[in-house]
Amino acid sequence: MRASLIQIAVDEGESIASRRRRAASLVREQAGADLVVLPELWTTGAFAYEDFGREAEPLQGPTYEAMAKAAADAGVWLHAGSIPERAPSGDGATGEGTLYNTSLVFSPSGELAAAYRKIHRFGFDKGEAVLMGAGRDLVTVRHPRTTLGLGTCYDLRFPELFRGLVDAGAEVLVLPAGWPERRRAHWTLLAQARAVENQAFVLACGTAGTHAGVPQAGHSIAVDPWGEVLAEAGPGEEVLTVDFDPARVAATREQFPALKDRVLGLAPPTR
Ligand SMILES: NC(=O)CCC(=O)C(=O)O
Repeated sequence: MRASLIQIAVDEGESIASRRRRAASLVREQAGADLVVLPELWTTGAFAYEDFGREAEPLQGPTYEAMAKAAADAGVWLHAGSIPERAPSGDGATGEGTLYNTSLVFSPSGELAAAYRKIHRFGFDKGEAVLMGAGRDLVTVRHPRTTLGLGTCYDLRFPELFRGLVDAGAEVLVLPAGWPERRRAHWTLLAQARAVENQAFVLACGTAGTHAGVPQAGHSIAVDPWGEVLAEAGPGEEVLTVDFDPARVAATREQFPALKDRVLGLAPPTR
């Protein structure tokens, strides 16, 4: 299985329309890949909080349209990263105009295969954490070669989410991100940890460039179920291509069956 991680640069000097055209063109260049992945919030930038409201799109907005067409043109499964989604009222959102950080996955015919609303919002008491609503649902995607489990950026710090995805059958954990350079060491460490503890592949696609004054880490990474780094990008814009065999997940879990030794429902300490 071949995956292409498009580590696009998100810089303030480029308009969203231009970046959307470039992203579509980069997706088209990946014809032949089994899976193409874009990063988190690559239209606005994950830290451009003041742009979220202005640039938010309905689910089937301009980014959806451009990515559905690019997936169909290239004939690839496309994880199109995430968009700032403006949710319609009455769909479970807390109020009119609630935003979500929503990932979109398209099949090679350009149909929407899955949408995932980021569960853990970043920023503590500001930024995404106050501007966007929290997703509630774990999402897996049945790909012809494997099962994908979806997370987004800050989700990487919450192992229980990925364990839930593994329990639902995920073998390849796909994580678009807008991770900052300042915490790059955490990015690499956590990507490897999620792979080792879940005996799963991790494909983590970040952004390059600088937006809202936050230099991005780049260094998109593909990790195998043993925790070995299969491929890692540099800091700038690049397409990271990696070949791997999803059957290694079952083989690793059989040869070193640690997941079978889980003990659930532990009693809390009594004092
Ligand atoms: N966009 C994000 O979720 C940023 C996460 C981050 O910077 C961190 O976890 O550190």
